This record gives sequence, C-alpha cells and structure tokens, in this order.
Amino acid sequence: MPRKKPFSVKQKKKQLQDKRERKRGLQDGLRSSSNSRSGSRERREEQTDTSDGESVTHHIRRLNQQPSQALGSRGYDPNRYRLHFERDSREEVERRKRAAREQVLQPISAELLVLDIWEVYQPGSVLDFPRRPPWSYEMSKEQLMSQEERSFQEYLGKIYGAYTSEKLSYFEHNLETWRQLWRVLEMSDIVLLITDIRHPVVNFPPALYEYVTGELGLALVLVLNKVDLAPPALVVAWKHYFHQHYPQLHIVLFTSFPRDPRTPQDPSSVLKKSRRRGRGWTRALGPEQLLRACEAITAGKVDLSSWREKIARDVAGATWGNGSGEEEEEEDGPAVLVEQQTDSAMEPAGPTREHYKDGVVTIGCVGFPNVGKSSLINGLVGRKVVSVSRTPGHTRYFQTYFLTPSVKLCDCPGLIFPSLLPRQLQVLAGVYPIAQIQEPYTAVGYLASRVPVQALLHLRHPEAEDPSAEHPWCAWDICEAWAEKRGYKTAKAARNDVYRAANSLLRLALDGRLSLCFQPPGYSEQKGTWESHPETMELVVLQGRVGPAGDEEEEEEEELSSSCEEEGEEDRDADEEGEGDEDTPTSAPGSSLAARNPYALLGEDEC
Ligand SMILES: Nc1nc2c(ncn2[C@@H]2O[C@H](COP(=O)(O)OP(=O)(O)OP(=O)(O)O)[C@@H](O)[C@H]2O)c(=O)[nH]1
Repeated sequence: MPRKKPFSVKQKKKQLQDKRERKRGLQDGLRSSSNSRSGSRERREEQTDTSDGESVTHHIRRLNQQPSQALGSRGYDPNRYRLHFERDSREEVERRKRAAREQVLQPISAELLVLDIWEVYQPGSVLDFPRRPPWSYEMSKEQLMSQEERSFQEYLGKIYGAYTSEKLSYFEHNLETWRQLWRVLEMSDIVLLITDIRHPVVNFPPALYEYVTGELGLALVLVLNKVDLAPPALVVAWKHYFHQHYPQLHIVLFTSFPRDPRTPQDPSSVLKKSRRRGRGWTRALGPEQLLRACEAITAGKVDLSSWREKIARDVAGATWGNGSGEEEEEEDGPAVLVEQQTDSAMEPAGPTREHYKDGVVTIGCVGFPNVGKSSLINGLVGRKVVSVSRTPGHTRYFQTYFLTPSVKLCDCPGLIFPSLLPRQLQVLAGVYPIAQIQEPYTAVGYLASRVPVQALLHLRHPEAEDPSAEHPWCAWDICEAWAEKRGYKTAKAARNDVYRAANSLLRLALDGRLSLCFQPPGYSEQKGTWESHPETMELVVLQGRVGPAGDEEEEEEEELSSSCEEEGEEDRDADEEGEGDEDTPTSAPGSSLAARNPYALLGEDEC
C-alpha cells in the first residue's frame, strides 16, 4: 500500500477551505468553470492583480444572486453577468455607521448641488473603461479569452495604482459585462447613451464619448431620460450644457411616463404610489425627437419611413400595443426578441464593420443601471418587450429587438464606469441594489443634507419631548424616526427597524418621490433665464399634451403601518415591474411637496 504523503496543518487548512468554497459555489448555483469564461475565478471571493509587479487584491462583492433552479434551464448561467463591486471593508462599514450616528447633518446650499464632470471623471486619467484588446483570426478562443482577462486585470491594476479604494466609486469588476458593451458597440450604427436627468453627469463618462465619436467614428445620441422627474427649466439647462461641452452629441429628451408639470399635486403624494393604467407605454415622450436625430445621422442611407409611420400610428391611437396590458400582434414588424446569451453571440465581430447592414440601422442602448434603458425600448415599441425593474443590474445580457423591419434596437446591461463619485451619491442614483446595501445610513444622510426629509415626511425627532423644539439630526435619527412613523419593527426584539427604514427612504429618493436633482454649473445664477427659455415653454406644453389623463392613472395611499408591506420591503425593489401595476414617482415638478423643498430644485416657486 502506498504511504500517505505527509500533510502540514497549513495544507490541511487550505484543503478544508477549498472544500468549503466548492460547496458554497455549488449552493450559490454557480456554474462549473467549463461553462464559464471566468472559470474558477467566479467562485473566488478575491481577485488578485499582479500588474506593475505589485499585487493588488480586490475583495469583490457579487450582487443579484439568482436562485439555483434557474441554472441551466434555459441553457445559460443567470449569475454570469451579476454586478461585481469592490466590497466595502468591515472597518469602513463600521466607520460609516458611527458617522451616521454621530455626525449632525448640515443643510447644503443649492450651489453645492452642482456636479462638475471634470472632477467626477478626470478625463484623460486612468478612470477609463476596459477595451477589447487587439485580436486576430489566428487566435484560439481560449487565447482570446485569456488575453482579455489579462488586459482587464491590467486595467484594474492601473486604477487601483492611481487611486485608493476610499476615493473610488463602485464600478463594474465583472469582465463579462464589459464584454457585452464591446459587442453592442461593435454591432451598433448609432449609440444611444441614456442618462437620468436628475444627475446626467453621473451617467456620462467622457471616455465613452471620446471612444464612440473618435475611435469608432459613430454618432452618439445622449438621451436625457426621466424628464418627468425634473423641472423643465433644469432639463433645458442640462441640454445646453452638454451641447456646449460635447458638440458632437445629438441630444434627445425622453420620458416613458410623462406627466403635466403644470398640474399641482398633493404634498402628501410622497406616500402615494400610482398605478399606470390605460395606454401605458404608448405615451412615451421623445420617440419623435429620437427619430429626427436618427434621420439626421443616417442621412437617407436607411429607409426610416416605417418608423415614422409607426409613430404616426401611435399618436393616432392605432398603435401596435394599445397599452391595455394585452399583447397585440404586430402588423408590420417581426416581433422577435433575440436574447444574446450565447457565447457565439459574444464573439468579436470581424475587423471590417459594415454600416447599415442589409438596410437596417442598429441602435445600441447603453448606460448605467436604472437609467431607464429597458423602459425607453418599451416606450419606443409602445408595449412591454423587455422587462423593467427598480433593481439595478436587472438587464443581464444584451437583447435585440426589431422596432420596424429597418430599425433594430439593442438593450445592453447597465454599466458602471469608474469615477470619483461618492458612493452615497451612487446609491441614490440607483447604481447599487438597495436591498443589498451593507450600510444605507450615510446615503440617507447625504440625501437629508440636500433635501429636508424631516420636514417633508413630518418626522419627529426620536429624542424630542417637545416636538416644536429644534433638535440636531443625524442620519440615524432620521431612519429611526421614519421606522417609528411607519411602524417598522425588528422581528426579534420589536425595536425600531432602522435598516428597513433607511432602505425605504432610499427607495423614495430613487423613485423620485423625494426629489434630489443636481444642476449644471451656473444654473442658480441664470435660473430665471432658463425658466423663460422658449425650449422650456415647449417642453411644458409637450409634457402637458402627452401627460396622463385623469382616468389613466390612479393613486393609492400606502398605509402607514408595516402591515402594508408584509411582502417584505427588502424585496420590493427586486420585483419586476408589471404593466398596469407599477409604482411611479408622484413627486413631479411643480408638486407642492417639491415646492417646500428649499434644497432640491423641484419647483421652488412654482406653487
Ligand atoms: N419617472 C420615470 N421613471 C422611469 C422612467 N424610465 C424608467 N423609469 C423607472 O426607472 C427604473 C429602471 O428602469 P429600467 O428601464 O429597468 O432601467 P434600465 O436602465 O434598463 O436598468 P438595468 O436593467 O439595471 O440596466 C424603473 O423603476 C422604471 O419604472 C421615466 O421616464 N420616468
């Protein structure tokens, strides 16, 4: 019998650790390395980068884990494109929790709601996005993959070599997601960069602008989306800001859920959720503008008359989908949604790019998570063809859809580019799945320093005996007061559930019910000019024209007891939004709730 090899304690420990990891991997429903390009790395909690001879270790947190039952049933790994972020260290989380309990919140003046794109992205620095390294047909698939891995690790190494983790924003560490961007850019004739109008600078990486308009020589359309959530004057000011600094952009204003900015709303609307009924997706504002931009770009090389006819039909009410929630057969377009989750779909395109192949224009929709890419596609089509969710990272692989026989739309998963944005602001911008945040309190503090949350929600300070007396507030107090008001209790000790309250507040901000809008430099000084700008008037009229009529939307008040959220509020943002059963933000510009908000920009003097 062969003698057993001696085994050190250290080796034994390592063996056990590996075994545990393997087991955990299986429970997580992760695929075996043979099916995954990232291979065994997928199961590790750490990534090690060795560029520059230095070892840079990134502790990665993987979000949006899918249940293992989903594995394999449709022939692909649902966890392959999960969000991968650098994990906040335990010390950092503890430090932030302490700060949330101790730091008294100071209101921040309107001037500081300015976001400077140069500070956020430092154009020309290593805060770039990863590119597909050069390749040739002689390379095997494995060679190609490992070259991409290496180049990605070098990219990460450069960023971590230049900035400390504390300075860096959350950004995507999953190479698979970047591969999706590469593929979408290779396929596209026109690139749509979709941004949220409340903070378009957050969603506008200048490196992408340079790459698309310069290196690729493609047209870039900037979509300022969700314009229903900002005052029209601010929307127009942002439009001009981007025109001035990025002259090659085509800019389109869009909202999938228009509402009339002139209609005053009940201040208590912050606690109401509205359900969309009636024509739903067919009311989107912006398809006509987008068509005009595409007509200008294609300059007659593609026949877009079928798109123009479709818009005319939508406007006339004879739409492809009547918005009743029932799917309709399409009259003149193949109703094909192609899910591109296969490896072959992800392989690089040939070196020569054929524009407008077969007389079809391919429009790639890219942008950060949660900016409304999928909603925009639904809004263009006029019915739900791709699913929409509050959870960032919901779209996991790119999908294509023929809007008309000559117009192909391509929906890319949300991408988080590296920047120097505070992580709290990223959370409020919907980049991080709220239900999975380790420490939500400082993000609440960030919000409450800029929006008078206590006043808007009529919160009573937890230590206040006399409610009329002034009390200094910290972020924790706000969460505690909201838990008290909503009746959120912990299951074990029936104490105020502060974590749940913090999540709930962040969701109100994300939905636009607590409004936090940033402004371009110089906006406050020229506010009057923007308010009387002809384009502002035009936008008001346009939104009023397509905004929902009274019978198409109804509002429901959420009860102030925890029982109304028995489903588990932690999971609410994970739900896919269904047609006709959708929470929509109710704090539109001009709402009196917003009007009482001295820090946020919404309708300060509109009511
Ligand atoms: N108020 C308002 N909300 C919108 C609009 N468009 C999308 N939303 C909401 O924003 C959230 C995200 O929308 P999606 O269309 O799923 O966003 P996405 O960019 O595809 O997100 P990922 O799948 O994470 O990449 C959902 O809660 C939508 O209801 C809009 O025009 N106005």
